[in-house]
Amino acid sequence: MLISVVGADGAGKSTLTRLLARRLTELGRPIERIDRWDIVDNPAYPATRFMRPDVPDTRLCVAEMPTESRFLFLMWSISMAVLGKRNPSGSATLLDGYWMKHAASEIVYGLDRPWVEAITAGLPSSDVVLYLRVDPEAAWERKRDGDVVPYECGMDPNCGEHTFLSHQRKIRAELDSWAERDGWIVVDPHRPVPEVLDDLVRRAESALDEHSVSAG
Ligand SMILES: Cc1cn([C@H]2C[C@H](O)[C@@H](COP(=O)(O)OP(=O)(O)O)O2)c(=O)[nH]c1=O
Repeated sequence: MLISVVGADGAGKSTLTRLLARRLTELGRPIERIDRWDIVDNPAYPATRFMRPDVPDTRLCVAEMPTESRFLFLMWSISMAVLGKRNPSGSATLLDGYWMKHAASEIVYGLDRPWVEAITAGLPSSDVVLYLRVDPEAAWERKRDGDVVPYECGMDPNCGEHTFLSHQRKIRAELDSWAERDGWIVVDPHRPVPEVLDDLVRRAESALDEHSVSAG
């Protein structure tokens, strides 16, 4: 059972998936949160033992890759995090950073949409996708004090507001079209964190219930 959380940069994916995994576990519904960097220096992923810290530098290297290679690396690393774990716990998986955000980014960076969509279509399907549909302006306010990187701003080395907003608007338009096509659950992330969290918990619990009914 795979629950994926998606949203443009600054939507709150990392913050909220951490809180959501903790809350679901407290409610007796253990779920394993995964993000793509879990594959680094982690014995649970023997096939990625060639990857070494440091992760921040790896992120910079990834941003420098040619677009096609970067896209493939991101699809590989995220799918590896989901699929490649030795002795998986058997509990549901909560994916922080569904690959479709990167698919959207790389289309904005110029990749051919049918090629991108063909590759993502071959990755595991999510049972439910929770889409934190953030306004670019709100994301900028959250991130402006030092949390913005050129990759999020159309590669503007100065990480300016204008380039962030225009790049993020394009990413959101891509995500919106997939949300509509694939029935993602749209969650408003502009509310106070406890309120957004309650909403996510409710959505995740009902997905878990539905899954256990259909599996049982
Ligand atoms: C969830 C949330 C995060 N933040 C902050 C925490 C981080 O500094 C920043 C981005 O959050 P983060 O969870 O890292 O977002 P994502 O993983 O989607 O890129 O925003 C808020 O200011 N308000 C919020 O409601």
